[in-house]
Amino acid sequence: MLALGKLLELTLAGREPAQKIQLTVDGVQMRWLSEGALEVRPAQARDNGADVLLSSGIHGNETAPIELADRLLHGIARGEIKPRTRILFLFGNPEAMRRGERYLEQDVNRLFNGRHEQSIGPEAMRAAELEQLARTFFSVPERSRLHYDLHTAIRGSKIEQFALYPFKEGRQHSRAELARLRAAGMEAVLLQNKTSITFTAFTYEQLGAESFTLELGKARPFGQNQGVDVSRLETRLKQIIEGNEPATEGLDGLKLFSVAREIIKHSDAFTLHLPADVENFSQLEKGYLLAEDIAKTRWVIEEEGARIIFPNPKVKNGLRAGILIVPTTDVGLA
Ligand SMILES: O=C(O)CCC(=O)N[C@@H](CCC(=O)O)C(=O)O
Ligand SMILES: [Zn+2]
Repeated sequence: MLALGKLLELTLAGREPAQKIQLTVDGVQMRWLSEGALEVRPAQARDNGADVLLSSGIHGNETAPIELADRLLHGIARGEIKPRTRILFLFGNPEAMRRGERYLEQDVNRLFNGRHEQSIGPEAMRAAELEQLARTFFSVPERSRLHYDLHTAIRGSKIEQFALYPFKEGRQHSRAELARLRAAGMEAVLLQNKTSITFTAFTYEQLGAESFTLELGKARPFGQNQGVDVSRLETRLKQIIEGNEPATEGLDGLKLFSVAREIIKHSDAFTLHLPADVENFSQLEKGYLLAEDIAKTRWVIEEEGARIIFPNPKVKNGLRAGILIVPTTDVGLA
């Protein structure tokens, strides 16, 4: 296998490859751009005009997505996967990956869309670099742009695999992309209704990509991801990359949710009234006191059919400590 196919090994060892560009037997160019960043470019005659950004390791302890990206890269480097798309592989937070931690000082996924400029430290610098790498990759006109940012969650979930679809004023969510996600094994999609500071929010809002955060199961250390079944996603990704994706029709039971409220932690007095092992998508009854914070702030459930995802009272003050979601319909999709 070509040495650049071992991007994960290089990244975990903190090594820079001696040779930055390599060609597979089929003339696919692999180019190392920076730590944890590698571009794959098919021979011009085979290029189908699609650009695909696959990021993982934005949170260093979410290893199933990193292993998935590693398998795809190995397949390309061995000539077993024959890409027709340009692909940018990004490992988001290499130092956190080496330490097996979500982040070092700051959550990288809260530093996009300008936030890194108001901050210092390794993660702010990395977010700026990731934005630049994505901006350059998605700068070629008249090509389709797709970004999947692959994650696993801190806790178990009543709905195992789901996607979060960013929001931009005046832009409609795409039914075709949702059908593609359904075919890739996603059971639910959360349609966001305001702008955000995540990586996919950046590529969606500023670079015109179709962008999704994909949650694939529960976060576990490297080598312990047998319980995370990414087979349908992996098959679909290979098909997207090889340009032989079967036509997808309909949403086929895909559950759609919208954001009712983001629970923001304002102070150290923030208390979340949920058991530590509560699962994502747990239902909350109307009238339930979900959280309390400084100045007698109370978060009481008012919505019919409300569910909670990503509850986390340990986030830094000012950040999202959970999302209250409600079921929605496909009305409004493009
Ligand atoms: O399990 C959790 O609480 C967090 C899992 C995770 O990392 N999710 C992403 C979602 C990003 C988005 O909102 O698009 C995150 O919190 O960064
Ligand atoms: Zn994550």
